Amino acid sequence: MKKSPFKIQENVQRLSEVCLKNSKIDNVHYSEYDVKKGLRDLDGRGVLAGLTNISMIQSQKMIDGKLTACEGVLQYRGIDIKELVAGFQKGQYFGFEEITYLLLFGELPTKVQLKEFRQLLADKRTLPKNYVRDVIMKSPSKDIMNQLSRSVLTLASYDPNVSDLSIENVLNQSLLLISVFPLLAVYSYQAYAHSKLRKSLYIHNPDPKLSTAENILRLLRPDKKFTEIEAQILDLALVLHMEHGGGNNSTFTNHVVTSSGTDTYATVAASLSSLKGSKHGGANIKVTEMMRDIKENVEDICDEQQLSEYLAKILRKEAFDKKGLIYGMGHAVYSISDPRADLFRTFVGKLADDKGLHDEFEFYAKIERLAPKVIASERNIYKGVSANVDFYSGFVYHMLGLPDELYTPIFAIARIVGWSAHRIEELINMNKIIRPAYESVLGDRNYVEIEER
Ligand SMILES: CC(=O)SCCNC(=O)CCNC(=O)[C@H](O)C(C)(C)COP(=O)(O)OP(=O)(O)OC[C@H]1O[C@@H](n2cnc3c(N)ncnc32)[C@H](O)[C@@H]1OP(=O)(O)O
Ligand SMILES: O=C([O-])CC(=O)C(=O)O
Repeated sequence: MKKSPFKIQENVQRLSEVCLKNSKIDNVHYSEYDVKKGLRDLDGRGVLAGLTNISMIQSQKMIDGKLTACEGVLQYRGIDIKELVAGFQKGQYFGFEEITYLLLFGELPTKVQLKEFRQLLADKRTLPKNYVRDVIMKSPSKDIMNQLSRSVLTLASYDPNVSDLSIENVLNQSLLLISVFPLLAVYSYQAYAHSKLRKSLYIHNPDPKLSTAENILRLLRPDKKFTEIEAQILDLALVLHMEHGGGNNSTFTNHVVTSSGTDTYATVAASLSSLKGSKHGGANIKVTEMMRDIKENVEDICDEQQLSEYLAKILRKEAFDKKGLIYGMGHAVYSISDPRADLFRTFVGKLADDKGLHDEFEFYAKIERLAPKVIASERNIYKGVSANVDFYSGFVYHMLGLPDELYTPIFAIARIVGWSAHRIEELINMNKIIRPAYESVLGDRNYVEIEER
């Protein structure tokens, strides 16, 4: 029988030990050369790598001449995210399209501009002929993030201007990708559910009159039906995930890759690959899995002592995925609070009550309260830990009946807007390849001829 190339052979196992031995760098060198691990200062602040007009994240304030931790603030194009959300909720319309306009063009649209822009996105929400049959239906997989990358890279081969880096062309490509991401993600899920879960296959067309959030639900549901409140909550989730500065891992990837002069499709595929990581956008599905695991393994989930002990086991790599992380907790910038988690929490509570899932909400709230204390007792925390945007997002998607496989792709459907705005900002302003330094700490070695090794 033919051997699977994915099986780890014994010699690969042995060679991996050689990798481990020869690739290890003594920790002392990092302080000796003042290397900013993770491009972070010793106090955890990111190394300044660029300037942006797109968003602002604040987690510290100057009080009496001293930088002091404060409640997290997030502004899109200078406007507080809380005000933006209150604005479209008061106006009773969907926010994703309006905020896409704001993030890409730097100003809020008038009613006429918004109407035209919605139409532009609807016109672009279409895939090349036979694309679903020839690309999406081929080798379906549970990993919809990889399927998204593949679909984006294949779209490049249909674009006659793939490598044109003019702002007009890059904007056009970005708008196309923003429009079709819901189709690529949901159709990829449908293909997977049909071929691997033996479900019926539904490939509904989007409705040009509907918003992005409404279309996602329409494409997903066999009967294309959804309620107003379901679409509003999904829309809010999209808005909260759209943008988070130039330094988050997937957007920084976007800057790095853009700076090499590559095309929009390759850049977006790179950002998708970053986002799926479980310390970044992939955390939302990990939170759901972790919560299930806690319920299965803690005898009495109302007992806070038992919960804290289990959380400590997770941190000690003795439980759950043995990675030592409590997902949905902590952030590279925020300390006291992530404003997106705060916004989410208020709506999640109401939705949970409506869906009869109040106990589940209480369970989340309890973990949210206990985890920071357990993390602080097991790790060196200098700036505080709180729930991040992804702590509640999986629970929300679960209440909306979205399949687990689409949790991180929903993040991508939103974040492609931020990536696009940053790619355009990089192209307009930088024109310099990103190329930091790595100091070699090995020293010289003599070449030894093969007979003498
Ligand atoms: C959309 C987003 O990307 S939001 C983030 C989503 N990711 C998660 O929810 C995964 C869980 N959280 C984490 O892994 C981290 O909090 C990160 C990756 C988000 C940020 O990590 P850092 O920037 O290193 O955070 P910070 O500097 O505050 O961490 C201090 C220490 O606490 C640890 N820590 C922070 N959060 C957690 C956590 N949730 N679980 C376990 N340990 C944690 C860090 O690993 C670090 O330990 P070390 O000193 O041994 O290196
Ligand atoms: O800013 C970060 O490092 C991660 C984050 O919250 C995001 O990308 O939304």
